[in-house]
Amino acid sequence: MAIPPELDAALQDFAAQQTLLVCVDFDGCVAELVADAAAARPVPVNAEALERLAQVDGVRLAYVSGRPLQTLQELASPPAPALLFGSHGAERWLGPDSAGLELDDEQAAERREVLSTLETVAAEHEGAWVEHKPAGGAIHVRRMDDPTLGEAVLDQARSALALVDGAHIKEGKQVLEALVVQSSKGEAIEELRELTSADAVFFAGDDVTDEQGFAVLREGDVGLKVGPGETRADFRVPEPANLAEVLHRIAQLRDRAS
Ligand SMILES: O=P(O)(O)OC[C@H]1O[C@H](O[C@H]2O[C@H](CO)[C@@H](O)[C@H](O)[C@H]2O)[C@H](O)[C@@H](O)[C@@H]1O
Repeated sequence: MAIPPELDAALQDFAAQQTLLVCVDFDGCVAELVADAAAARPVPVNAEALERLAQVDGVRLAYVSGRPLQTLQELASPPAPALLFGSHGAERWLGPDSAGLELDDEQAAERREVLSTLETVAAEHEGAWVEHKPAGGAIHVRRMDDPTLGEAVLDQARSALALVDGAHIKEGKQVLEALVVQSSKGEAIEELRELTSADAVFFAGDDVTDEQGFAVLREGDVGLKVGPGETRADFRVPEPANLAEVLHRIAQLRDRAS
């Protein structure tokens, strides 16, 4: 894929800023979507591009993902200097002193109710399964044979979760999540922007919850939607492997400037 001229111009302006924050989503963006969620891994060209970018002066790298933090660390193998937000912003690793997520008693009870609600729905449908997360849970239907029935299962889960106090719903691709901590990728990106004193932010994502990340981008930032679907991002690439080309271009522009 040749980088379109409009995107390249935006990348040139972006790379000319002093301190850059490059944020990426994991599933469907750095990694291809797969039926077995535990088997997701970065597309090799993306892993290579992220490692390169992590070494560039003045560039801070961050994952902003819906995955639990520990799962993100295991599956994504982020470059060592990367900052990490997991669970859609509810969990963070911003250095060795980062506090882990702690639920209060009320949230812990709400999480148990979220999980039992989702398990009850999943148990009725072959192929549906529940991912347990530190801040809640997600019901997955990608392994179901009939995608239409899968969407109906997500509707059923949505209705059931509406009765659970404290459940914050996150929509996704063949998944529905409920977290008992209020958080968003937009809030995570804003926290990262401040922490890193970034002059400009790049964010790439593919999913519904990534739109909250695109929503906080400002003039001079670059938002990149990976794959099809409506988006607020100004730019798009067709598939995860194309992200590497954009990341390499940022690294190349910085190399030239130094
Ligand atoms: O914010 P992300 O890093 O993109 O995480 C969003 C959710 O991704 C995972 O589910 C999605 O990817 C799975 C593996 O490819 C796929 O099987 C599933 O259908 C997708 O919805 C993950 O399991 C969730 O926990 C994340 O919140």
